[in-house]
Amino acid sequence: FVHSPTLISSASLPTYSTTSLTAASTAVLLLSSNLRLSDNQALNAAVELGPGGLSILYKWNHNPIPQTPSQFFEAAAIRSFNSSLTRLNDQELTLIDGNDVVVQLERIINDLDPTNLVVDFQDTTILNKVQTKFPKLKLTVVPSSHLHHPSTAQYALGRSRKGGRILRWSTYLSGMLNEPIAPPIPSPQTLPLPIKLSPSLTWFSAPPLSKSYREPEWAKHILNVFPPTESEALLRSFQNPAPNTPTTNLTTNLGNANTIPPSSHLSPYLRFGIISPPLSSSNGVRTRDLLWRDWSHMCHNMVEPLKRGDPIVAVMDGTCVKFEGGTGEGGEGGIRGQQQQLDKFNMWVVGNTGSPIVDAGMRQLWLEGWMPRHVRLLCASCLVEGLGVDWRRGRSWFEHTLVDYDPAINSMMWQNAGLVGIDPFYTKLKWEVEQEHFREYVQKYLDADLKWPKHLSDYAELRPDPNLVTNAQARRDELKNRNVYRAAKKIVNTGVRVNWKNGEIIGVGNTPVEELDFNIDMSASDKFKELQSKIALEHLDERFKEADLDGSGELDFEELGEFCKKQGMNFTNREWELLVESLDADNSGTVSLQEFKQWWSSHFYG
Ligand SMILES: Cc1cc2nc3c(=O)[nH]c(=O)nc-3n(C[C@H](O)[C@H](O)[C@H](O)COP(=O)(O)OP(=O)(O)OC[C@H]3O[C@@H](n4cnc5c(N)ncnc54)[C@H](O)[C@@H]3O)c2cc1C
Repeated sequence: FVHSPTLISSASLPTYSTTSLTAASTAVLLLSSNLRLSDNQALNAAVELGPGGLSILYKWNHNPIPQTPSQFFEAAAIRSFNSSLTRLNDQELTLIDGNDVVVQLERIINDLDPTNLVVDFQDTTILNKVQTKFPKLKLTVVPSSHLHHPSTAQYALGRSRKGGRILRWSTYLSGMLNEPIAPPIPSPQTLPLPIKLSPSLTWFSAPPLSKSYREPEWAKHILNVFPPTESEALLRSFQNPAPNTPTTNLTTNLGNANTIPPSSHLSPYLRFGIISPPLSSSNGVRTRDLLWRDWSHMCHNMVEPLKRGDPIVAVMDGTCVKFEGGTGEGGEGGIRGQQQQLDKFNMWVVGNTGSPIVDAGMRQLWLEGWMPRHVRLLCASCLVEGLGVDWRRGRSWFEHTLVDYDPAINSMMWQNAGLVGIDPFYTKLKWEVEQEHFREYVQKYLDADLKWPKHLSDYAELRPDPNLVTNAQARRDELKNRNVYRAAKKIVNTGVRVNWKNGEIIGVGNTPVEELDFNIDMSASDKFKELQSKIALEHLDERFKEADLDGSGELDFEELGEFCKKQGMNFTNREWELLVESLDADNSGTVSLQEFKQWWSSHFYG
């Protein structure tokens, strides 16, 4: 099922009407992003709907004092946008606490009694509550953060014959690439007069706007690299070195895996709406990259597991992150296992893994709050595939350090890296080798002088694990043998089937979740564990003798079958194949006592 382009185009316009306006109509505009004057549909709608007066609010979602690069960037962008507004008819932004929007909006609406409320986000919980409380207030929703109006996206999704919809990046991309992009609209030349809030609502002079507020030195450095102004964003979009050329291979995100592809460096600007996606696109930024943004946001908003931060295909979770084995003290879940994970993770964080490109990328992240996409992919892949660390740790670190941190994009990309996401295809990424084209980049960041917090500085002094790089291929082979890549490829090819009402995952392609064939290996490993649990290690010699019915000293497969039956175990054909494969390690056609004992002490994933 492919969408009808005409259907999409008509839906992509913001819907509000100015027919019932009088000169006295006033408006409150609540922004959650879109910190810009040009091509700002929400701002333009509010200007039209509030000729009698306008008040502009911004939803600040954090503690009063910013903590992370993206929060500092957002705060600086707020100040810069505020100065632009002040130049236009003395308008000013008012910050409201994003954790308490409904209560604060109620106070403001009671205070100002506006005719219209215009918002740039679609949080129905908040909007329904406000509309119920103020039924006469005209509510206008103008989402202005995307390349295409969010309502267009679902037309480009596959519809499953077994019910539900299919989320598949390549289908979405090929549908949306043909979609005409709304032409950017110019900045308003003037704004209606401000309607001022009563001074009793004093919380609103929050620190990001207060005069005494100053960034720490490290944040200043990041803001020098990414000056948060509209003019800087425009300049970057024009100077973008990756012009919007038609893409021949629609689905690959990797380009040439050996080079760092040119990029616009616009992500923090797009994140907080300092430039609009349609304007960036018309200035030459690649449409397919901007569609990745729309796609991540759409999936995040519509699919429950993504919103909760859970893996998309839960059945794969743990298949590629648990290398250490066992839940005993030394295993993954045990105390020593956890410490090992933490040590490996910290070595990755400080750029001390031994892989030059990964280490350079991680150091750039700490210094500038940013990395090129290709290097992000390599770093993520190294953490998950190479170090065997849980993808969630990487996600949290990026949340803490990225200047363009976006919960929807970051979460989706990390789920993909953990091979539990919607587009989990990372097999071309050779993070272990230093590429010729990376040399200059690598040198620049490996030579940079970095200051780490105390709990990390020791890790920066340690010697990296010499085996990480040399074992890279062995790690990959291990995952390959466990069919992890096959399962990931299947998801990429067939897409993920979701129940459209609440976005729960109901299958992969047309296969229901419970019948997924990569499930087999998981259920087999559960059964192997059960079989193991039936015989204590000290009784293995005795049991082997009993199973060896002809006394030959080896078990043939018939004897093995009888033995399993006696233990109350039933295996499907595929599970039996896997059992024999794993027991008969030397492939001789029989199982020796040594193989029998070895099998009982091995660990099965699942
Ligand atoms: C593990 C991981 C985590 C990431 N976390 C974030 C994040 O928190 N915030 C973020 O904006 N990007 C994130 N990305 C996506 C991507 O790496 C950055 O958007 C890109 O590197 C920014 O550089 P640029 O502005 O020069 O992008 P360009 O390559 O010039 O692309 C233009 C714009 O398209 C969008 N875009 C590009 N690639 C993607 C993508 N894969 N997914 C969604 N949007 C995309 C961005 O807004 C970007 O600014 C992540 C990627 C990975 C692998």
